[in-house]
Amino acid sequence: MHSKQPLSVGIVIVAAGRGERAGSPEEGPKQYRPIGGRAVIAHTLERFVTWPQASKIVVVIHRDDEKLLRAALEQVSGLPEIKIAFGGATRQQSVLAGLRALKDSGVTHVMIHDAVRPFFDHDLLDRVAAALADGAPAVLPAMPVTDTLKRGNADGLVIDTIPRTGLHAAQTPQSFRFADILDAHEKAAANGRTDFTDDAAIAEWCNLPVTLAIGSADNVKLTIKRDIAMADEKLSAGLLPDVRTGNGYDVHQLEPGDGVTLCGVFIPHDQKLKGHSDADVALHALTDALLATCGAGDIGDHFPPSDPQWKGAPSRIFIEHAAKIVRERGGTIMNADVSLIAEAPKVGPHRYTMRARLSEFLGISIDRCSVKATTNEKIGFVGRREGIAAIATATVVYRGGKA
Ligand SMILES: Nc1ccn([C@@H]2O[C@H](COP(=O)(O)OP(=O)(O)OP(=O)(O)O)[C@@H](O)[C@H]2O)c(=O)n1
Ligand SMILES: C[C@](O)(CO)[C@H](O)COP(=O)(O)O
Repeated sequence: MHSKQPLSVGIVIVAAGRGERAGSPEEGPKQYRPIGGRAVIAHTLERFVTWPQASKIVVVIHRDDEKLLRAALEQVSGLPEIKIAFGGATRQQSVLAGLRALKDSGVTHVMIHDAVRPFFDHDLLDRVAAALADGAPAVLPAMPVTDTLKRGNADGLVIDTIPRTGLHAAQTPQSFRFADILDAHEKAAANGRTDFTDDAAIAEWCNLPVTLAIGSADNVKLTIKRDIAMADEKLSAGLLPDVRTGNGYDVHQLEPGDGVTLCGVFIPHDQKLKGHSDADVALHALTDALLATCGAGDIGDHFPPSDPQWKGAPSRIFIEHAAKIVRERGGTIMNADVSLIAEAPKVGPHRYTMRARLSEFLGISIDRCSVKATTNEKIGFVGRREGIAAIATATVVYRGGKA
């Protein structure tokens, strides 16, 4: 009989995989794809963050995914400090990187979880933690297999029926005494063993007894594209439409010159706009409006005026970057509206071309792009032809809303 042990539980969330079986690489790794309006990993993290027994959390990511993770972290409320480690080519290597990152943290136990299992609940964590507190060195949440199991051959013929009695489908978080599993993983790596598909198997290889805990039917691993679509449908049911509006404002001074660029269109004129880039005041205002729909800061955060690389840069770079950020966060741009406040040159003759350029930069139809202009009735700095101002509004719908 084991006595109850006080636990300090570290969490390792592995998220360094490439999700090849989920296909559609252009949509990015599956752990960052949106389900119910937020990245898969944001749901996973939130469930651990709100579990009172979780102490240190390490997320193991691929080196290419830092930006994706940062964006996902913004979608988690009440986030404590998270440690980030870089994973390896196999899940086993990624877990080891996560365990090493926890080495000096003082945790007594660790739960190792797939980022792509966002549907576990606190009851499951409590069951697993209770088994650890009872003294089990290794605990595996699992579900008894319910389908009949067949072995097939290369010709697609069944060659055997496997009795399912005693068989379980392994889930995560697989949980361990920290020192034991770190040691087991280090030994496996030192012995050149790279073939373990889960951590319980490494514990078994080291002769650690692994205790079964009841898993959860909801705790599925999102593996193929259809799993992600189904998860999205499940979480999106009953959500509010997440329509967000952002605005932006910009002014640039006029000085003698040969023309101005507005909404990406060059208009010959006896003045030019002064600025570090091409000074396209309209695109700058619209860039801010887009960034504002997802709390992504402003144009200066992304393209500091002090940075020489943006000297004379065409402002389409800025707006296309903002549109990419919006899309990466699950947004669909529904409308872009720019008002120019200028005494001259006349905007009217160029309005259609400007709308066409916006449509091209944002990847949306031209009827969703609006350009308007007004003079300032000859008063103020605009009226004195000292500058041109622009106000912009962007409307973006994000997938499934929860305020
Ligand atoms: N080198 C790897 C491989 C996998 N994982 C993580 O392990 C979990 C379970 O793996 P799996 O579903 O197989 O994910 P992928 O390896 O990304 O998928 P695939 O095998 O289809 O490429 C995922 O959270 C995945 O990100 C990891 O951290 N490092
Ligand atoms: C650890 C695991 O989730 C247990 O079912 C699973 O083995 C990981 O998935 P993979 O497809 O083997 O990487």
